[in-house]
Amino acid sequence: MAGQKIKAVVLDIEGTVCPISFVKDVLFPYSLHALPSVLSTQWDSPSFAPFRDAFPAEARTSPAAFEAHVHDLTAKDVKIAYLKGLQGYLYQHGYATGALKTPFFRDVAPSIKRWKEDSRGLMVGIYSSGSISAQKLLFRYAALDTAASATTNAASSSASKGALTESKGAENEEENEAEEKKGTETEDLTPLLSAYYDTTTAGYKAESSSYTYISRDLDLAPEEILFLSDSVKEVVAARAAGLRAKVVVREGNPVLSDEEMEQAVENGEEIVTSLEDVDV
Ligand SMILES: CSCCC(=O)C(=O)COP(=O)(O)O
Repeated sequence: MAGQKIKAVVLDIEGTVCPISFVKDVLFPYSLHALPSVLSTQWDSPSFAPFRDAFPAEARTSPAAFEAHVHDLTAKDVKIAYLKGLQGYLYQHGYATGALKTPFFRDVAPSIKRWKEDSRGLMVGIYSSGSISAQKLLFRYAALDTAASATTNAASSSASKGALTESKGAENEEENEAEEKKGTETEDLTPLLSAYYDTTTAGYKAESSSYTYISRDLDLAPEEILFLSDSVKEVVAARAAGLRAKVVVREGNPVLSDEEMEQAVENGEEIVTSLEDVDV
């Protein structure tokens, strides 16, 4: 795609930048686990009220009815704005306490950095069904690549051992502590991102009008935007609005049907398995 004047890359989240299993098996269960205590302590609090009041009246008759409705929507993976808003509210505590960290695919942070460092200074944005506040948390608390950290630590550790004639026990202890800390640290990727869209701002992801909205909001022509998603429906909708769009295939994603495969490669757009292979 080199020389095709891409000025912004817009990324989907689930199954594109992080595994579907992180969303379904970690984030969603976390929200359900956190909910009862929030309902019993914050049902009438001003901070929780906007999230509660966004739910339909019949789900707000009692905390128990509310909880049952949230369980039902979550089990069905309904991507409705009021559930997504609530989830974002519930995730805050999990990320702040270190219970949640986002396991981005290894190519994600280096690719976003490469696009940003490009001489054109590409804009990078997010478009997800998850609420904008949940998107910001997800990118604010990126799990550091522990394997890469371990390699770096091992290399610097053996280099320093070679330079020193004797290694002291206290120094080794410090090194071990630093190594352990690395495993729990997070990296804030939000400074790399300049736009966030969810269904409350752009609309539903399978509708082409949502991508027209994004292109107008970014003040770019549709063909100057590259959208990357694991969802063929979303890619088809983005292309219908005139955006460039590619299907991302990741380990753990459902296998594409023959029909989806055909739609995915329409107009010669290839399927990508790593953002590092995306030529802008
Ligand atoms: C940003 S929070 C986790 C993602 C989420 O809740 C979701 O529904 C994922 O939707 P996407 O459109 O990114 O596939």
